Amino acid sequence: VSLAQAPGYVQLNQYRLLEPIGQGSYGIVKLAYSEEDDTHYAMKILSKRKLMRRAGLFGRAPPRRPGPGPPPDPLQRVYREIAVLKKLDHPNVVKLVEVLDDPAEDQLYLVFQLLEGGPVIEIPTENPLDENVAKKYFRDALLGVEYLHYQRIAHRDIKPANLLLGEGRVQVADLGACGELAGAGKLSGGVGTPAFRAPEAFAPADKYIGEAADIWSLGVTLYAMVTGRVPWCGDSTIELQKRVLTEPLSFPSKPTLSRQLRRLLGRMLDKNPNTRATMQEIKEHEWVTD
Ligand SMILES: COc1ccc(C(=O)/C=C\Nc2cc(OC)c(C(=O)O)cc2Cl)cc1
Repeated sequence: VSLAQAPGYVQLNQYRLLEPIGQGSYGIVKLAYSEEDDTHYAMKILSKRKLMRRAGLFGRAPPRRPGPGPPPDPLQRVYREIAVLKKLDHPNVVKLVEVLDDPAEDQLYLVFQLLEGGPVIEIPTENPLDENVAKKYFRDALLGVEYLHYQRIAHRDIKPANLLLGEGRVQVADLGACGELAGAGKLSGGVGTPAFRAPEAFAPADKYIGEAADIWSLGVTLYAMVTGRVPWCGDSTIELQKRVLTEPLSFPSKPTLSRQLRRLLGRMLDKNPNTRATMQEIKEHEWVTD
């Protein structure tokens, strides 16, 4: 006798939640199938309680720092991410389809268009991307980041895991750490992933220019795509910070990178944000254009 099995899956409105496809400090992303339109989506699942806990004890937000930048409370940051995502529309930025937010529930669901190829590369890897493939993906990511900067938004967590492949093009994902560049574009707070963080963005007290920090992260991301690893690493954030701030950029003997690519990486990974390559310079660079 086969007992009538209660469905082993979760159904949320028209979405049937399937296997996890992404995981991070933010929470989890599951594949979701919508019977309504016979289409798969990427469902990002967040816990409001977990986000509030990250806001400090008893959900008390840390004292608000003067000036722009995201509200300190991660839960408010998620609602801001949603508000920002809803107004964005660019072929190289992930598309938020809808938000399922039942005030009585702890879970918050962000429904995104599924980018079936997933992250452009998983690092570390022995099989990095060929320069020409990396160039196509880099151009897409560049257009997505340029669009964000045009909208006065700094992404602040650019890394390969947040460059997703769908319909043969790359889309920039995860605006969970983004900062509004209101005013002089000064941001603060040590957000993002340390190995991809700009030297000037380590010291939480100092203000830094969001756009220049994104260019640095994009440089580390390009380096990772073509070498399979990050340029500086460390067992602790402190050790990593020391290396990022003091160790010169170096390239592995294998794979051999073209001179033009090494020059571009040298310009993007300039430790001084004031002399670092700008978006315009990168768009006109010989490696990007030819
Ligand atoms: C192997 O096939 C795969 C196909 C798709 C995926 C995937 O989508 C993973 C993460 N997705 C996302 C993450 C986000 O933040 C962290 C955001 C955001 O908040 O903007 C949006 C999306 Cl879509 C993974 C593997």
